[in-house]
Amino acid sequence: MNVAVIGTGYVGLVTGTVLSEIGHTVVCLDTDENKINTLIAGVSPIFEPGLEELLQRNMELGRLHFTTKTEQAFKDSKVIFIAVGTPQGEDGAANLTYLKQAAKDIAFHVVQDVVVVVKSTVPVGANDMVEQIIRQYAKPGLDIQVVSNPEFLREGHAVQDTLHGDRIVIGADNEKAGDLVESVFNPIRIPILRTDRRSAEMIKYASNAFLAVKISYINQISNLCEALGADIRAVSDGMGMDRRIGREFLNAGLGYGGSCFPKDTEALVNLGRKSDISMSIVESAIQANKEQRQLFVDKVLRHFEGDVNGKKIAVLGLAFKPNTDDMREAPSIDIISSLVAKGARIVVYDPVVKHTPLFDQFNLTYASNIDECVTKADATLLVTEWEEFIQADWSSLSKLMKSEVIFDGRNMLKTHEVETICY
Ligand SMILES: NC(=O)c1ccc[n+]([C@@H]2O[C@H](COP(=O)([O-])OP(=O)(O)OC[C@H]3O[C@@H](n4cnc5c(N)ncnc54)[C@H](O)[C@@H]3O)[C@@H](O)[C@H]2O)c1
Ligand SMILES: O=c1ccn([C@@H]2O[C@H](COP(=O)(O)OP(=O)(O)O[C@H]3O[C@H](CO)[C@@H](O)[C@H](O)[C@H]3O)[C@@H](O)[C@H]2O)c(=O)[nH]1
Repeated sequence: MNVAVIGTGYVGLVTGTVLSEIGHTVVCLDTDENKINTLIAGVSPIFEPGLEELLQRNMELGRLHFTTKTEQAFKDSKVIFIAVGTPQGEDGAANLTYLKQAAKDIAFHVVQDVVVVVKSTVPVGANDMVEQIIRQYAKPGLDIQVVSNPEFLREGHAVQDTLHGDRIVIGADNEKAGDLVESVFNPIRIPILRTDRRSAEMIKYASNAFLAVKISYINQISNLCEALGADIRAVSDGMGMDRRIGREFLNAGLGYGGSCFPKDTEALVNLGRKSDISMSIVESAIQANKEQRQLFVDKVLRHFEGDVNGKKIAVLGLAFKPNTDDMREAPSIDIISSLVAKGARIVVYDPVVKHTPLFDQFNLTYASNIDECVTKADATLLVTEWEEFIQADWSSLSKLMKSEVIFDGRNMLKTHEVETICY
């Protein structure tokens, strides 16, 4: 089937590439010329394991195309996916500027019947809005249906999740349109839930907020464990053995970051506020998540009796989680900015993030490997749990440090193997 995808970010690019892999002819559209030129050269603008190989293969097979030209993207398409950003806006509500523009682009340029699939994470009722915009501006007589198909992929596992995720949710108020979208995913063997549009939109926010609550809950339990001398890893394992709870998302640490949980929890709270429905559990999770980063900084400051001025602090990991280059809402940003404000000298190493405006903003020194980063450090902070850090030989590394002091922000190091002060 001929498919178009609007937006070549983490979601649009992975969706378009995987749809071409399962046999569809896909045109991906983006307004960002640099991104499109990079893609036309067969290079993925994002770090996502397995993506570039699939991209190049399907481009060579002539099934995957990239363009900035709207007419070209929509020509002959039977289905158009919208995967533009919905960043946090005022009062925490999702900013729908890009979504509205995508709806107008479709309305102004489509000349055939088409099903529009909203993959972006949007508040309940946004699919109705997309439909209204399209009805208002599209050529009369065209049959254009709008279907909600929220995305559940995780960065760093995006290709795997798209091919082997837990569920595909198709929210359609028009059955035929829902059937067509279901047929697009046909070769992928993932359970499909068919529902109405508003429920599909809510499933996405409710899922992300639930996971965020789970993380904040285990982080508060972790703080209590630390105060009372219990081991959070054993506690998470013990809780996780109960199948009703499950072990996933019980890793205590610096809390959640990234392009989704922070903004989606805020958007859900905003929806509650507008509907006069209390979302106090999610609000508490947001608050606890903010506090978690500060508690970590406080711990570092306490160690130095409040004075980090001139101290060399080695920061291992910048990305908000391993296997991604995404810096959006990364805990590293808050931690670094708090310590720099107190006069600390920060040296950072991340296996993938090599350029970020943070370097200039905070005058950071970038080390090219772990050894260089921790050498002569007054303290070392593990901020992102890259495998490279977990597998490192910490007893050798600690010999390079000025002070053998490690703050394990992810509870990932085997403390008994590290003969240092390990917080
Ligand atoms: N990143 C994730 O892991 C993830 C997972 C599930 C859902 N989501 C949701 O999917 C949506 C997209 O997220 P993302 O991380 O891929 O965003 P992103 O910011 O990485 O990419 C969005 C892309 O859309 C392009 N764009 C914006 N308006 C356009 C237009 N009118 N025409 C063509 N291109 C346009 C931008 O240039 C950009 O390249 C968001 O709603 C997000 O909440 C993201
Ligand atoms: O036990 C855990 C698990 C995760 N995290 C943190 O939670 C955040 C989110 O992690 P993860 O869910 O793996 O990454 P994302 O790529 O942000 O994916 C989430 O957000 C996406 C965007 O909506 C959804 O599609 C996914 O289903 C959802 O998992 C990261 O900062 C992690 O460090 C923890 O602190 N402890």
